[in-house]
Amino acid sequence: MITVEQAQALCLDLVKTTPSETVSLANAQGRTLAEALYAKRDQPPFSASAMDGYAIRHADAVQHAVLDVVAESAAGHGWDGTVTAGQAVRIFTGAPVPDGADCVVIQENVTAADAQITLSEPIGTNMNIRPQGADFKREHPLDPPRVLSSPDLALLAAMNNANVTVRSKPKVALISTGDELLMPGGDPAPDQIIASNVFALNAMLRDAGAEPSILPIALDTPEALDAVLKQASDWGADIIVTIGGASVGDHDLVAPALDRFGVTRSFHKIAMRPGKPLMAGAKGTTAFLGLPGNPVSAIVCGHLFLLPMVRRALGQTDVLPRAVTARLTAPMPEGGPRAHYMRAVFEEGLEARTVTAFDKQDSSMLTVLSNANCLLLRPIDDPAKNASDPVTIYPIA
Ligand SMILES: Nc1nc2c(c(=O)[nH]1)N[C@H]1C(S)=C(S)[C@@H](COP(=O)(O)OP(=O)(O)OC[C@H]3O[C@@H](n4cnc5c(N)ncnc54)[C@H](O)[C@@H]3O)O[C@H]1N2
Ligand code: MOO
Repeated sequence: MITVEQAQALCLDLVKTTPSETVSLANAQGRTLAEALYAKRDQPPFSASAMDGYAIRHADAVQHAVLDVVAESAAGHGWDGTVTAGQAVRIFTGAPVPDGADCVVIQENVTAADAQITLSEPIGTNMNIRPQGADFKREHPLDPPRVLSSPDLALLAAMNNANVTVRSKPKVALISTGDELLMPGGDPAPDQIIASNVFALNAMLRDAGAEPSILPIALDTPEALDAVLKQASDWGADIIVTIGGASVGDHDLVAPALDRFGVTRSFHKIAMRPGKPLMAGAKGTTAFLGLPGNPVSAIVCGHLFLLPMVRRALGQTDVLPRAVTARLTAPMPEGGPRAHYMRAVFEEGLEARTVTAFDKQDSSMLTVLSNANCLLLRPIDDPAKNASDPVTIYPIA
């Protein structure tokens, strides 16, 4: 069986970068930049006052000096004269600092009367001026493949860009398979199971910037599987994900269905728990990922393989789950022949980040996964560990 790392590399190879599209800034949050954008002007575009007060010449900034107030500069209403010796201009935060002035005294530090001010307090060293271009200069770039954060959107707006060119959202079809399944809210027979996995995967995909679609459940017949695979393909899916039917049982029909559909298999089965029966392949530009049916297996494989595929489709470079180190709170026995991604809770302590694995690690148990905030990796044949030994964890939201 291949390793998780080998399988991740093979999965990424199956994915094509999506085309770009232009969206307005108001709709660009979390999208991945496809083309660089540049500042169309300096910010601030002029030397601006950082405070409400009086713009003066620094040479006049002497305590007890008396200066004539000759004009006013407000935000959006600058004054185009020049401040000369002995003069002051009433100025407000964000307003252009007039020529000749190189210092703003804050109004709390002056006494104003009869169009004159007296500098009543000692003059500090702060000029209270934001120089032109102090934040960014014209042509300042924002480069792809950046995932646009909310501050990025404000920055792009300040750079005077109304639209951005981003990667179109990869379309991901989610297909649950199995005669036992029905959708939540239905009226299950005693031997039925509610299809749950797609709801986690759907949410994870949306957060990652994909456009998921939950397709109808496919019954355990070749015809039903063929029909829903065709439906996914007709929808234009970039990635088709099946859930369940991946193992070796008589009703595990996904691998033959993918073969019939013309999918070239990249791998089937990996040295991992949970997730051993994972499979992947491609047909033309469409990638296929066959997830195991056990809910925890499907969701863990979603984090380790499906989300990286989505990020790759979006043109991102840093696509694998973020690994960090934590210290065990309790000893652990030696690991086994498959890499084990244990459900665990990490805490950020003052001294160190610590992690505690749950006792129950059954891949059917959603309550455990729901209480976990990370996966704790035990690599293949990992030696036994003591409390406080460092381990690799993958935070999951
Ligand atoms: N003889 C062997 N049996 C099994 C092996 C093996 O190597 N040899 N592997 C085991 C492992 S590991 C896993 S994981 C499971 C997964 O197999 P499948 O992908 O074929 O999954 P199913 O049999 O279809 O379902 C397993 C389990 O999960 C439930 N399920 C399926 N889909 C959903 C869904 N969308 N939402 C919620 N629950 C779902 C299903 O009802 C089953 O209970 O195989 C082991 N067996
Ligand atoms: O590998 Mo399976 O995913 O443990 O239950």
